[in-house]
Amino acid sequence: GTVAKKLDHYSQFQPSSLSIQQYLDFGRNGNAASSFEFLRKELLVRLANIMQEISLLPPKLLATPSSKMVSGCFNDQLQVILKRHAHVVETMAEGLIELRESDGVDIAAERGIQYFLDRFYINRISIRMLQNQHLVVFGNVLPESPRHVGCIDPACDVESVVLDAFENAKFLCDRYYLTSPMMKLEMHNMVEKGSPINIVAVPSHLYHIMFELFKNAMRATLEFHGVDDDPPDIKVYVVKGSEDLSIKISDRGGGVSRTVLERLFNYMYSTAPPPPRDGTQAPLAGYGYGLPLSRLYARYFQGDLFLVSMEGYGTDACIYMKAVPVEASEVLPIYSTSSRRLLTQAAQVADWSHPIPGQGQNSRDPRR
Ligand SMILES: N#Cc1c[nH]c2ncccc12
Repeated sequence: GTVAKKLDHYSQFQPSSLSIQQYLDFGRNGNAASSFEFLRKELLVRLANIMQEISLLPPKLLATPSSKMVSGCFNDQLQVILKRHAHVVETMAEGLIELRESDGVDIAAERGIQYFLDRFYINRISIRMLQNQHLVVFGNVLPESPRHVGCIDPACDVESVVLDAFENAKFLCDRYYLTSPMMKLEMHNMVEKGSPINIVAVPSHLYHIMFELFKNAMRATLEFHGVDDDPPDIKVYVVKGSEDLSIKISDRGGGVSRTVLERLFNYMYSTAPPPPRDGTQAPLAGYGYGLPLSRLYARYFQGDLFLVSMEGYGTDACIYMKAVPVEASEVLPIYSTSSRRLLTQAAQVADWSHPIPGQGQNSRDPRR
């Protein structure tokens, strides 16, 4: 139908990646008409690029009721461009739970789903960024502060965002555990020595990341250390370099093994049923997508998020962001032959040895 034709047409264009500096300049000097002119085409291009990939998902996932709802939403979204879909993340999570409970997925399908969802959600972050910028700069949505240009703070004070996220995570932690670890914060501005650390950033994105990491660090610390005597501090280092703004959150929460760590970022493993709203659910418990989505917020403007864990001791969570705004350009999925190939590839033949099930890692099997 017409939607299929629109999809084919708009998915032939590559999404235009804007730097945070371009968002800033346009927010200061642009006008509503040219913004909407750009928006109406770019939203369709970004939607069409990711929608084409939906059809390449494993048929079992596409057959789940929730996934049908999401692709149905997208058809509406193509026709009513600025219509919001506030529940796409949860609805997609439902689809994965339905799939996991129905037939389960093989490794190739799971890799394809992980690849697709990282692209799907960063695409959604970018569409909401475009929509919010237009609505705040040219519409009637108020900015968080008079200094902000849309949802961008040209001089985001990193320490205040870190403190804000810590205080809110501490509030939840105190309410559930009746105690919480202290934070030891060090700020190192290696570019403007001795000055506060400011960068051009979207404060709500940085806050989302820090809040998630603090909740996990506090929960690990109290679950491992107990709540009776003082829990070990959470140490936070913020360093502004000439290229990167780096933040490290170090806890003594007992850490996790590499296999567990990998699952924390896996949508299939980390999709938990929505928590009961009866207050019994530990408020710090990850509701599933906290870490994978936080990593996408970090990656969206060319940053990243890593967890380095030492099982039995503790975990370092490291966030990197671009300190130079012209280098902080959007990372956007492009529908292409390579994305199609990766989504449709069958299980690969092993090109590395793997342990024989039920055998010790080092025992040599005489039959081989
Ligand atoms: N994010 C995060 C974490 C920060 N500390 C952690 N300890 C165990 C598992 C996850 C984490």
